[in-house]
Amino acid sequence: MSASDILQRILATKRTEIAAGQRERPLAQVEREAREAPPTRGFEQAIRRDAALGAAVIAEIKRASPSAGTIRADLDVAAVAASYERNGATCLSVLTDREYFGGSPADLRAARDACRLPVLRKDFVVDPWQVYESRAMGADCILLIVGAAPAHTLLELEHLAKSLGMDVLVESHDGAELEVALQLQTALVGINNRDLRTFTTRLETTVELLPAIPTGRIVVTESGIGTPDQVLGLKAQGVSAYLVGSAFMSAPDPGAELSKLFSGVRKG
Ligand SMILES: O=P(O)(O)OC[C@@H](O)[C@@H](O)c1c[nH]c2ccccc12
Repeated sequence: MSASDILQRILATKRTEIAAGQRERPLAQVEREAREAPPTRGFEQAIRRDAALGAAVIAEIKRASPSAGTIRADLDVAAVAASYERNGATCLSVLTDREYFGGSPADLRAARDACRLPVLRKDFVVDPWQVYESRAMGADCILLIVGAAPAHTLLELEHLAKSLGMDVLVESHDGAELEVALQLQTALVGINNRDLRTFTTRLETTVELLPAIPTGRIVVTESGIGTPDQVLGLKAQGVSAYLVGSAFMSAPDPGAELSKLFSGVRKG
């Protein structure tokens, strides 16, 4: 699949999925389900705590991706979630997009049921219906991608997520997107090192944008992190929160890989 139009293709698919979802479960229904869901687990708070201790790690559960293809075919979501927790993950990120990432809401539920960690719903959230749906499936935090929706929509979705007790991770990839991201209230500011237009991954993306991020916000570096040296390098630049997927999921033992990658920047 060509990278240039991947985000637009995903968003077009999402629109169709949302329309179908709304026919199946009208807004009033997901709204009720969201309000009946078990309480949230404090995603941002957990990140804040572990970042202060050296490094907060958001460990991702992902079967496949448009850039990598199949990453792990034989995935036992519950086992990996529990193993991430035992090996010191701060939070989980679970891909729920089926078409492009092979995930599902069932994956998020299985992961969350298998541990006590707060869980990020990793998907392309562009509509209020999906925010209720996220909480209904148990999400503690949602991802909002600046490139996926206009600023006013992001602000509306953030407000709704917060009103349901969820936290928000806002994702940007360059200076212009970061400016929009900083219009949101959330402290969790993700920098995606992967350019969704070209699939090129440069860890320097995070380092270059760091000076533009005010203190008080927590920078989450996302994508392409795969070696202890890379973690040490980012840490030396002042980064204390990391979102890692492929490096864990493609390892024989994802939890053990987490320990290996982060032992140099964490106590205990
Ligand atoms: O597998 P990696 O390179 O460690 O990357 C994880 C995560 O950053 C990546 O999955 C991601 C970042 N932003 C996204 C938006 C949608 C889907 C996926 C993503």
